[in-house]
Amino acid sequence: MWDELNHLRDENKNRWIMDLFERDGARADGFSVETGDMRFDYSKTLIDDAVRAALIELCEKVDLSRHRDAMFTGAAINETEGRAVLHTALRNLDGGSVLVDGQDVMPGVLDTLARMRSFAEDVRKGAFAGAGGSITDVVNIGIGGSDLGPAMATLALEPYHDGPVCHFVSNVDGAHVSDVLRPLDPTRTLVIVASKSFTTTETMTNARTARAWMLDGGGDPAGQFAAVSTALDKTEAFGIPAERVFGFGDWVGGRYSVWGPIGLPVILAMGPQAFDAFLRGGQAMDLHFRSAAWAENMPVLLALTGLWHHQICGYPTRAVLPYDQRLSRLPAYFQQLEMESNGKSVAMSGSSLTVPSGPVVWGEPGTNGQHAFYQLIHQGTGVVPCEFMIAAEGHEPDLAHHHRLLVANCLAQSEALMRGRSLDEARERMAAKGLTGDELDRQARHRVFAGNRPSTTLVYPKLTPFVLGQIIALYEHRVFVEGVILGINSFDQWGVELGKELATSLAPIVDGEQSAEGKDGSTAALVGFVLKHRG
Ligand SMILES: O=P(O)(O)OC[C@H]1O[C@H](O)[C@H](O)[C@@H](O)[C@@H]1O
Repeated sequence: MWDELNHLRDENKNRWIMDLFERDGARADGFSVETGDMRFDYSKTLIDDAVRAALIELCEKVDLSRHRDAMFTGAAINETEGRAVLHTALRNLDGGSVLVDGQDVMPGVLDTLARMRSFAEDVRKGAFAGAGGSITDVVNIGIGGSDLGPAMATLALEPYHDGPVCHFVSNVDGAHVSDVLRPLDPTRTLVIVASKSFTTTETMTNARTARAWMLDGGGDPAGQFAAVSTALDKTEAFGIPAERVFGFGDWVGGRYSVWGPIGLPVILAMGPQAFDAFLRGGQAMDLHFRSAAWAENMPVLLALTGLWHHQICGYPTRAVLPYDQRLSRLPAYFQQLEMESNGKSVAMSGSSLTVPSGPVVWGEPGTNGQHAFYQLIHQGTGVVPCEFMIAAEGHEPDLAHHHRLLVANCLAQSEALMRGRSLDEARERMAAKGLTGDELDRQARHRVFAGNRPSTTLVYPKLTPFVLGQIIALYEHRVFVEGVILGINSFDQWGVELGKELATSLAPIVDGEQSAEGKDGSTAALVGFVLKHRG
């Protein structure tokens, strides 16, 4: 299946991206795609017509449309857990019924959304209050998919906040819960315990700590706690009244769950209207993904570009570089989305993968990264495909000059990566500074940029709730397409289990209640050091 692409890679080994632009004056448009109000440009890569055709052929070979339709229509495509994958139903605001095992899930989805809206309105206008008055702060306690989505989205949409301030506690490190709770008023804080399973150790430990804090401080945990979970028996056992429990189906994966009640902090912070716009952005991307031909399909082209760079060209990582300070948690969100979904060695069939699994995803917002790790991106020996993102305008009209600089920097980086600087150009510069002979040569060599380094750019008008919805759904579908082509189940996460089990068995040893006998020498010695040195 990969032979043709490997052949094209080898054949084009000495090609220059810049030459592709010289040969084809329409390349920028020919290798960009627009949907709604976003443009995805993948022209600054070595993908040409032949490579694109071979990549699209992959979609046909794996029968991508059948897989896509199976997901949207509620088939149990998460085969290792025997579940449907229907986060898209959470944003299916006017798309009709969606059946799981013959049952339409949409009435339940819309009912929960209506309850979220009305709870959010009550909190926002003070009709729902704590022991000491209206709610000023919300603390979301959750981890992984029950944290990253709402934490990323509330930060991203800060200009739309007109509700209580949202805080996030995820780490079991007591420093986290302690630092977040300390400045808050326990009588005017709403705590959301967000856990799909309602068994996650970190979340339950933090939830109990927050409950004790609230009780100590004169708050009312029975009245000021809400829960988001699929395990309604467990939320009840924790003492959270049913009217403040927001459930969702097991057909929503944790890392795909921000669209439903896990998004409660988002709707509390910015209100139902803005949250609706976020959902509609996701839905717009769904419609595009379901209807556009592969060659014009944004998630598909993003996925194929990723496969080309990682599985074919062998670049081990992928940098996500939003030139948008409010998207500073987006790389972390994409790390879970992509690495937990496609970081697998075994195909759905149980056989070993014959190509690499998904890449390492990492990143930071620009321009900050430029002053830190871009050195390696430009001059390191390895190639890091970069995914730039930038808005046409910011949210600060009186600081428009900042935004113009931001745009210039973003575009400059992708241009620099592609263009590079030759030894001759570097030598000219050094000669202009008066250097000669060996010293000119030596100094020039340090100033060479290899160039021909690939990047893509996603550009959107402004980071609105609708646009954020589009971006998140774009990446979700990209991960899905990559997973289908790799033959992976993108919706399970067995790789997190072993560590959890061992942590459970180590807890009594670290408590000093059990001996470390039977543990390997390193682990036993590390426990010994901890026991000896703690107060
Ligand atoms: O929402 P929860 O059930 O508490 O799970 C929280 C997280 O922990 C798990 O270990 C998984 O790796 C994540 O996919 C999940 O989002």
